Amino acid sequence: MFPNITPTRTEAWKKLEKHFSEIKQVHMKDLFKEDAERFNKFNLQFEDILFDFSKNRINQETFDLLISLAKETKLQEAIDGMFSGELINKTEKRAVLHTALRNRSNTPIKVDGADVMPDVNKVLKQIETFSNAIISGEWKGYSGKNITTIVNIGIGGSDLGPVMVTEALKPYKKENIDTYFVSNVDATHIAETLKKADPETTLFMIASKTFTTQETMTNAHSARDWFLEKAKDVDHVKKHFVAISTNAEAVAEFGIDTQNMFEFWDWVGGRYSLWSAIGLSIACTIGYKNFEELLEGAHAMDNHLKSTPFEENIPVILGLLGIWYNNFFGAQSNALLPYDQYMHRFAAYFQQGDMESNGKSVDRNGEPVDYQTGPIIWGEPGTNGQHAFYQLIHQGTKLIPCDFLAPAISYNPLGDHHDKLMANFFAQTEALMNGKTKEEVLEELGSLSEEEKAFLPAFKEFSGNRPTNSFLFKQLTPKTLGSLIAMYEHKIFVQGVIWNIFSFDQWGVELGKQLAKKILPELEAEGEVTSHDSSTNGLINKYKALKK
Ligand SMILES: O=P(O)(O)OC[C@H]1O[C@](O)(CO)[C@@H](O)[C@@H]1O
Repeated sequence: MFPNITPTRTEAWKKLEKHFSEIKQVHMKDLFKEDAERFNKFNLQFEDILFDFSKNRINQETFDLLISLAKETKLQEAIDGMFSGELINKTEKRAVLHTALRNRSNTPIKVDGADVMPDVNKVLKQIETFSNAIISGEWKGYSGKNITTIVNIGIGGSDLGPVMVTEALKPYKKENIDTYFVSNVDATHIAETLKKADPETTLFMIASKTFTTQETMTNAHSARDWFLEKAKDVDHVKKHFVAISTNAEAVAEFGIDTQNMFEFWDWVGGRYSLWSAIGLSIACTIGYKNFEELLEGAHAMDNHLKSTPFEENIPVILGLLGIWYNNFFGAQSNALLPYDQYMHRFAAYFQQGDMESNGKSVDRNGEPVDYQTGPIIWGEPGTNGQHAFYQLIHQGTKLIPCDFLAPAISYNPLGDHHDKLMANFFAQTEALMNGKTKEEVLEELGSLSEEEKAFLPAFKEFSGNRPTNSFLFKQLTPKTLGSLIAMYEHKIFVQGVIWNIFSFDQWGVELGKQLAKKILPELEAEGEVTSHDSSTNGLINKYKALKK
């Protein structure tokens, strides 16, 4: 049975509250001074990834209490439940098995008594055959030319994962294939993309779990119209359109040959789907072998989560540290700061991953929670972020726990760029931890007037004591990226279990969709709209007047 425990009622939570009142004023720099072994105690190595969590506002007691919280909320039972195919997404009566998609050991995983692995392997084989045919040029467009351009049309989980991964793994990109992603229903997105494409050499991947999403279906129809304007014959559609979906009926209705459909299943959540056929654009961009490596990396992290004691379990510790700041220090957000330009969509990807999963305010009994749940996720790659928002992280009134991620080896070993980048990484985490005291500021101000020395320090002081996690890995290979993504996926899971919320549904996105459907005909009809509140009526009517 999946646990259902209110975290705030556990013994560990009560102890953490008491412990928090004792530790909240303690400065990390004193913790480092007191204990020369602090780094050794609070770091873990997973394959090529070093996880340093020593720059957190914790001591051994905090760590032990957080681990007890995970145990008391029966996290291990929850992990076992997810991996074994239990219907843990209760509001949609579904299992949660993105881990099966990358189950490289191929052990049986059952949903409703049937092993899902044969189907998973069948679709992987289909992805392999298809991506090889595209990359090798064996697959031809209607006029006999090779495919050179892929346009993936999808949104949310059917877009963000492939976008993030193809950007992160650009060094592995096949030279003869250019991949674009269209998500927004704003016509600008597709119009600007199609300017770069030629119907004879373009392959569209219509990626939608439901195949009903308004944005995706609108873009798919516009793409089809654009294609047919030149190709003329609808029979050519099958060479230029493939579908990735769980909804075969809607795919056929759209006119895509179901032979060119790549299936996945309702036990794959949209935001956890890049490992499924939704990853087809990834395989066609970087090659199937590299896609497989991505799966390998994720599988290794799955095994780590499943079988590592919590005290050494990276996603568990990461999740617990997040809870420590979110629920005890009152931190509201978590910045993901990759010091790797290729990872520039990493934070955007986990905005959906985390916020759509844990942005919930009722517990598993349907009762409103009286504690904080999912954080706001944000971030940009360093050093761009440094010149934009780090001011607030260093000296603002909000506590923002930050995750720094970086490779030791750059794919672009140009001059001393990488050392400079990394010097900034190390400097930032050090500065956030140590801060700068008034005495240090005064020393720097040596030659200034007494008046300035009295005035300026208040502005130039840094309180420090701002927590960071550091992830330092050898190089951003497909395997390492797979592990990092799975690590954050599991961090989200761990937190959802402890907060006792359902992490795998997303009812909160429905209301806006429903209302947009109702409003659309009103925009197209003649006359004034009066059916809404005065603000919405006013805006709609002004829009109708302006667009005339
Ligand atoms: O793949 P689909 O069905 O088009 O859905 C796209 C996205 O829409 C959502 O349902 C809501 O934004 C996401 O969960 C999902 O990733």
